[in-house]
Amino acid sequence: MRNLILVGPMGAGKSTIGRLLAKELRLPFKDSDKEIEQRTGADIPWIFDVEGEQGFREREQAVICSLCESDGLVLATGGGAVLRPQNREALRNCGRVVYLHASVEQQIDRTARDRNRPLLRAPNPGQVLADLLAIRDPLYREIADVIIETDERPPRMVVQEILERLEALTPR
Ligand SMILES: Nc1ncnc2c1ncn2[C@@H]1O[C@H](COP(=O)(O)OP(=O)(O)O)[C@@H](O)[C@H]1O
Ligand SMILES: O=C(O)C1=C[C@@H](OP(=O)(O)O)[C@@H](O)[C@H](O)C1
Ligand SMILES: [Mg+2]
Repeated sequence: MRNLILVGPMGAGKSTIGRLLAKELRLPFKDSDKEIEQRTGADIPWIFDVEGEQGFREREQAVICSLCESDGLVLATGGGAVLRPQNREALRNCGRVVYLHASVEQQIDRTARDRNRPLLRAPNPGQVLADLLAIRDPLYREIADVIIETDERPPRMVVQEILERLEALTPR
């Protein structure tokens, strides 16, 4: 398959694991959030503040559709990239999709120190993460070729499991 795509919630480790996986496979790595920031010339909190979540989702769709035209990439997406059906179709059709799963507790731990996720600026970020996961988990599953548990597993171990599970897949 053409590309390797990581989906899953905030704090699942998509950006971290994607970079390691690309290194291991000697493939170029792209992070859709970084790509959005580069193309906009502004960071994600600025985009949410000035253009709202809808403005961010428009930019995200444009970036996903354009990155899906590439071949041979490891692509880390943002946690909400699966919300739009057009994105799900583009991601599904452009490579193998890996759903990095994390419990809400681990997501809280891994995102607590980082102020770059505007959706978690709420008074109770744990509740936000739980509500988002309830909506998005079926969408991640809908397009996933493999689902990988990341709770209590160091990044290197997650990378190894992805490689093994992808190896075991039959071509589609
Ligand atoms: N498997 C893991 N175990 C422990 N910490 C992790 C793991 N994966 C990611 N992290 C840490 O969690 C934080 C969020 O990871 P990140 O890759 O930005 O997640 P995402 O892109 O899915 O939101 C980072 O500080 C990262 O170092
Ligand atoms: O879940 C979301 O809607 C978002 C996740 C973020 O990416 P990560 O999943 O890499 O944190 C980023 O795209 C933006 O803050 C919105
Ligand atoms: Mg990320």
